[in-house]
Amino acid sequence: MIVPLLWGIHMDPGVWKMPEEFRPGRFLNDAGHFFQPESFLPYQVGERMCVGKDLANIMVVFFVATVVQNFKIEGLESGFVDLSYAWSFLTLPKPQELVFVGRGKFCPTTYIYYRLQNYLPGPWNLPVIGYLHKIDTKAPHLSFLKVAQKYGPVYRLKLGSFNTVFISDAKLLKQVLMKDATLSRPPLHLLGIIFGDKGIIYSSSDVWKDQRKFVSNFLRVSGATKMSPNKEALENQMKQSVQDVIQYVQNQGNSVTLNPSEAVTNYVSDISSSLILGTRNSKLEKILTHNFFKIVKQYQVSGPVNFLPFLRFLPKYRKGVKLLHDLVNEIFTTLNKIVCQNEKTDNDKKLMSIVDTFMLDKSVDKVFNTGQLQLLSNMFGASTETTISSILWVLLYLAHFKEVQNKVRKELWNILQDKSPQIGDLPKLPYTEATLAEVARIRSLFPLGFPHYTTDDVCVENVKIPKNTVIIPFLWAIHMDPKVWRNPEEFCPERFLNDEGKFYQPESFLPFQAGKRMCVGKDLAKMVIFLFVATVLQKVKIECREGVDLSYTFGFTLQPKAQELTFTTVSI
Ligand code: HEM
Repeated sequence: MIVPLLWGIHMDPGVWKMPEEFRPGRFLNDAGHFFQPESFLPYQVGERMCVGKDLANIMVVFFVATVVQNFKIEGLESGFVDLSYAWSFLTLPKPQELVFVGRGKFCPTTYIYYRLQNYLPGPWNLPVIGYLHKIDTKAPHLSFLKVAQKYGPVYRLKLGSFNTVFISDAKLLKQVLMKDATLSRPPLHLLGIIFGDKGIIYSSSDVWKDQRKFVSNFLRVSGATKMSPNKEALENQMKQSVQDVIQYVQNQGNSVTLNPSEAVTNYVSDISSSLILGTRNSKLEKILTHNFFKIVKQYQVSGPVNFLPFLRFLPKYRKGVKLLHDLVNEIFTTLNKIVCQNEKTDNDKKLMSIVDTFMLDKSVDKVFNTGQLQLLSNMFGASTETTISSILWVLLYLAHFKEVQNKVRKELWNILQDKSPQIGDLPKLPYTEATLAEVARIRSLFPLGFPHYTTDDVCVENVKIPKNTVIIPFLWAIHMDPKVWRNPEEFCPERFLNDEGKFYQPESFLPFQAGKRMCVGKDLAKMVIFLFVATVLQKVKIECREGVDLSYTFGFTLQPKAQELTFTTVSI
């Protein structure tokens, strides 16, 4: 038997200088051209030499050249690559993970390559902190947008100890969020403190299913969804709350200049309070709203604790985290007081609240359990902060874009004349609806969406997201994608109108996210915002003497800057 001992030939120190060293230069001649020494025989020699050598060469060179052209290849965090081998019939490399770092601008072929391989592209992460050091805390969505421009619409990133996947492809996001394995919330420290794991927002599995079913049913019965059979009681409540605001403005004279924040807060918390807690205009309700605003403010400061929970032990963060705990406790105390008051006024109300529903359950003996308190707190918090900021954004954009404001008012006057707007009027007012949608697009209230968490591997359209990954629905990138929205930075309500001038909603418009955990209050939010904006615009002109500041503060949501607007009464 003749054994062609290729190892001996390729490692012969008489032929190869320092044969153990990796030196591509030994295959170059003096002119720098590739040259093949006689002792290089990977395909052996003679009549039975490998018949596929040319094909093998082409395949290897093509693959390696394409990958190296587009990526920097590195070992994992420690930078270690195992070059030892397993010996069988062939010398095989040990299976191991490598990091492929894309180069330069986003390259579609690179992205397709990754997708075909089921790998998710993403930048290099540091040990412990991951990518956190590269994030602008004042505008994190813009830092993440830069990563998306380089790595494409689905990329992975490490935030502290969390594996995270950012999705800015609307179609893919919808499919991912429809999967049962993405229904959970990630174990982020601050979210846990604020929402608790027994309330609708942050719970998972059966606790969430029960609460979601209860809330969806409650909202439908109380008239807060599109499909609700009877919206009268709720609509009357909303009209009364908005009339209070109009009355307040009119009492100041023909024209008043003020920061609208307080009036809008009163309007929204009045509705939320009636619907959720069964109270109106109470001192306790104001304490509640105030505490939620404090939570939002504190969340901005303590944000990194979410991803690096050990930071809560450092003096810089300890106080802030304690304050969050205190605020949540104070909210629970206030809720308990509201519940006790509720009993006394129970007979006077027409609108059934969540508290009323709980009270009907005779097993509730004035003291609500943790799940019920967290549900009330979740519902009140979710419905106030979001809707208040949305209305304020609409007022600011209308004050800045006066032609849009005039067009909305003209539509209201043409269609409704001086009849007060009703919730059911919205479909007759396409330009008004388009304007509200355009504000929600250009100022995504949740630029980084609300996170989900995988409880199993998820595979959608060749994208594989492993178990225990945080999913970030990157709504800002979706709403600002120039491939979907022409000149996305421009404020243009017309993009929500079709050729016939009817309101139309593009697939990439997801202010309430998507899938099975999509915002449960979306219909209510639309009603509350529409009724306020339509009622105010029908009667009042909005201006800003100093010039409107459309910049924002990034916190739990994207908030407008506090500023004064002038409201002047107008009539048809
Ligand atoms: C313009 C106003 C609003 C916006 C932009 C908004 C947006 C969102 C978003 C993006 C989510 C996350 C969905 C997900 O995790 O997939 C969400 C969840 C939620 N929203 Fe809203 N929301 C608004 C108003 C409201 C209102 C008025 C209510 C109350 C009736 C409400 C109650 C909730 C609740 C309870 C959840 C958690 C749902 C769950 O986890 O199953 N939201 N909202």
